Amino acid sequence: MNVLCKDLKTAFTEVGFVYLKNTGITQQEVDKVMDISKKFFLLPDEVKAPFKRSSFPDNPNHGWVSSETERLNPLRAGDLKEAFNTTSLHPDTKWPSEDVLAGFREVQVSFFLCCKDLSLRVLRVMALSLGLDPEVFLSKHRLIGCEKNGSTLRALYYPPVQTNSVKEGQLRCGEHSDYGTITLVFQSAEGGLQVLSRSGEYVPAPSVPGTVLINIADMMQRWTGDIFISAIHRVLLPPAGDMSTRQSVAFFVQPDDDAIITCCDGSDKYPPIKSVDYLLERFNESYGRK
Ligand SMILES: O=C(O)CCC(=O)C(=O)O
Ligand SMILES: [Fe+2]
Repeated sequence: MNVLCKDLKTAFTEVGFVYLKNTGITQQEVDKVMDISKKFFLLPDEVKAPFKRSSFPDNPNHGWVSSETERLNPLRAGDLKEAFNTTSLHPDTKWPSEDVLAGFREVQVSFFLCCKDLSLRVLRVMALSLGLDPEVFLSKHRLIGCEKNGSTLRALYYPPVQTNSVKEGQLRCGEHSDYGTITLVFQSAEGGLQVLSRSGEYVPAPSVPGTVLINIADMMQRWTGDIFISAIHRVLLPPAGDMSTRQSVAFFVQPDDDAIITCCDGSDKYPPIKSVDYLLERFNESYGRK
């Protein structure tokens, strides 16, 4: 087994997170998507409102999520963050006009495609690292960027925190594990992400320029019969009085909607499940059941 396979397997079986370098995604590309995303978030709410998540009937996850709308830990108050989800690349999907924010659509879509390309390469190495057919994961991720696959590029903005208006227990991003197969994460220089280790302590996962942080998500843990682990992570509030902002960009990789996920080790540890059914259940938890 080559060094990449071996190191990836160690990271994903023991920690659940890994920093990858020389991925082909440059820091300039990351900076570009961060810059244009920040310009979007700084627009007035009434300009962002027409692009709200759940106002796109064909794609319920696409669009803008306002602050405190989502609770990644359902036991806490809403997360102090805003997000923009690019889930639909369909030509008819409505975006902010070029007059309002030139290049927004183009930069989000092009970064989505860079992340897709890297994700597919990583899914191949993951299968090889387990001694499996290199296509075992890839064959269920044929439609990333199409309507029948929910993979999402998500730009996140964490506004300055006014300590006196914070609700009890409120965080920038509550404790959670991701839902899909893998997630690619890019953070602005402030860092702030923390990962729960197997020994039960939160460990900082700082921003390392030029790298991509990749983590295992819950469906992949299930798919591998718990060989790869999906670690809980969070983003705390800044210290009182620190008015700095924070940004990140995450690419959430999901299998094709109709893919049936069966334990790849033949263990039957979990029953087969249809990808889209599993994901809808998880989304309902973080947005509150209707
Ligand atoms: O902002 C970050 O660094 C991570 C956000 C995150 O974990 C998520 O949106 O799932
Ligand atoms: Fe996450």
